[in-house]
Amino acid sequence: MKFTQQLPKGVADLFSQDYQLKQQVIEDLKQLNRQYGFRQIQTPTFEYYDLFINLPGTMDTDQMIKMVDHDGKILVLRPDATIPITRMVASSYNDDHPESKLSYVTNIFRMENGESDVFSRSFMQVGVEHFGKACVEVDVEMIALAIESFKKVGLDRFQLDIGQATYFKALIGEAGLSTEDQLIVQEKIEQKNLPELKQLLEEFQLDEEIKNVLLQLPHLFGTSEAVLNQADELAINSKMKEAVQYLRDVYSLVDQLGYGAFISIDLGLINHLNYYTGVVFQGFIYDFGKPVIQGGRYDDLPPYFGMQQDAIGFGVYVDDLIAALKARGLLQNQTSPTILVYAAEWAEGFKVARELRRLGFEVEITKEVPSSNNAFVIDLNTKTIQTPQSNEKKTYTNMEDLTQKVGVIYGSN
Ligand SMILES: N[C@@H](Cc1c[nH]c[nH+]1)C(=O)O
Repeated sequence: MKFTQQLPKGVADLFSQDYQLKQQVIEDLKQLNRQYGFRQIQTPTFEYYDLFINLPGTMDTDQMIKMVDHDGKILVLRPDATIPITRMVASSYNDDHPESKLSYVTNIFRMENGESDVFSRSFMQVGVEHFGKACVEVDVEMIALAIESFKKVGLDRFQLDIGQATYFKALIGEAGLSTEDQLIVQEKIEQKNLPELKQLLEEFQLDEEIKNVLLQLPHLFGTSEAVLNQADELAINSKMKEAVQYLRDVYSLVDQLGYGAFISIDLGLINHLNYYTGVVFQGFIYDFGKPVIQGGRYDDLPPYFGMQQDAIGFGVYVDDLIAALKARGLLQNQTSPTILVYAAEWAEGFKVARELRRLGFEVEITKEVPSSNNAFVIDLNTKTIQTPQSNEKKTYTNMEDLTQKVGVIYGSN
C-alpha cells in the first residue's frame, strides 16, 4: 500500500532530477550576478511581523504566513526578500562605504489562495539589490542584468516591460484618494481591466482630467517612442513629465547597448509590491502567462530604516522560470552518469570506489551484474570499463591505468 499523507496546499516535494535542474539554473544565475559585482548574503527565514507592516508601501498582510513566538510576538515567514535586505544593509550602513551590491538565493513564503490547484506558497527567488545613488546608468545596468539572466539560461524569446511608478503616483496623488482606494485603482490598471476601472473612477467622482489620463494608462504600452510621446502629452504635472523624460533616457541607453529589441514600455505597469518609486520592470517569456522577473526602484524604503540611500533591484521567480524552460525543452540534466563498480567482493569494490571518489568521481558499488547499457560500469572481475550506450569494453591493467582511462572517458562525456 502506498503512503498517502497529503501535503498542505501550495507546497511540493522536489525529486532529485528536478532538484538537480533547479540547482543548475540557480548556479547559472548566481554566476552571472557575481560577474556583475553582486555579493551574496542571507537574511533569516522568519522575522517580526512589525518589520513588514509599519512600512510605507508594504505588501498585503493577508499574504503573510504568521507564527506566534513564546512571548506572544508575531513572526512572519519571509514574504519578501527586499524589505529584510534593506533592514540588514541599514543595520550595518556606514558613510565610508555608501554603495552596496548584494545578491540572494532564497525561499519566499506567501499565503496565496489560488482557485486552480497550481499555486505556490513557497517559492525560490534569485535576486539582486543595489543600494547607492539613483541614476540612469544604475537603472540601465539592472535592466541589462535582467535581460542577461534570461539569456544565461538559454532563452532568446522574452520581453522586459519597463514602466515608471512615479508617473502613476504623481497622477493619483492629485486625485485625493485614500491609499486603499489608490491601490484598488492601481490593481485595475495593472490588470488592464478597463470596464471595472471605468466604473470605479465614476464611483470615486474623480476630476475629469485625472480620470481621463487614468483611463489611458492601460493603453500606454508598446515598443515604440510613440508611447513615450503620448505619455508626455498626457502628463498633467511636472513630476509626470520628468518621469517620462527619465524613462526616455533609460530606454535610449538600453537601446544603445543593443537590448532595444527586448524592451516594451508600459506606463500601466506599477508592480504588485507597493514600495516601488521609479523605474519598474517585469520580464516575460513568450507563451508563459506570468512574469518571471519583477523589480524596480524603491527609494523610499532605505530612508525608512534611517539610511539615506536610493535602491533598485529585481528578483527572478526561479520555479516559474524552470516551468517555462521545461515547457520549451531548454532544460537538460548536465550531470555525468554515476560510475558503477561491479565487484564480486564488496570490500575490493569499496577500495576502488574510494580511490575514484577521492579523485572527484561519483561512484557506486554493486554486487549485481548491471543490466542497463546506459550505465558506466567498471567490472573488477574482468578488469573492463564499459561506457554508456556502447557495447565496446576497454580493458585496464592496474589502478593507475584505471583512473587514467576513467578520467579520459569521463572528460569526453
Ligand atoms: N522583492 C520583489 C523583487 C524585487 C527585488 N528588488 C526589487 N524588487 C518581488 O518579490 O517581486
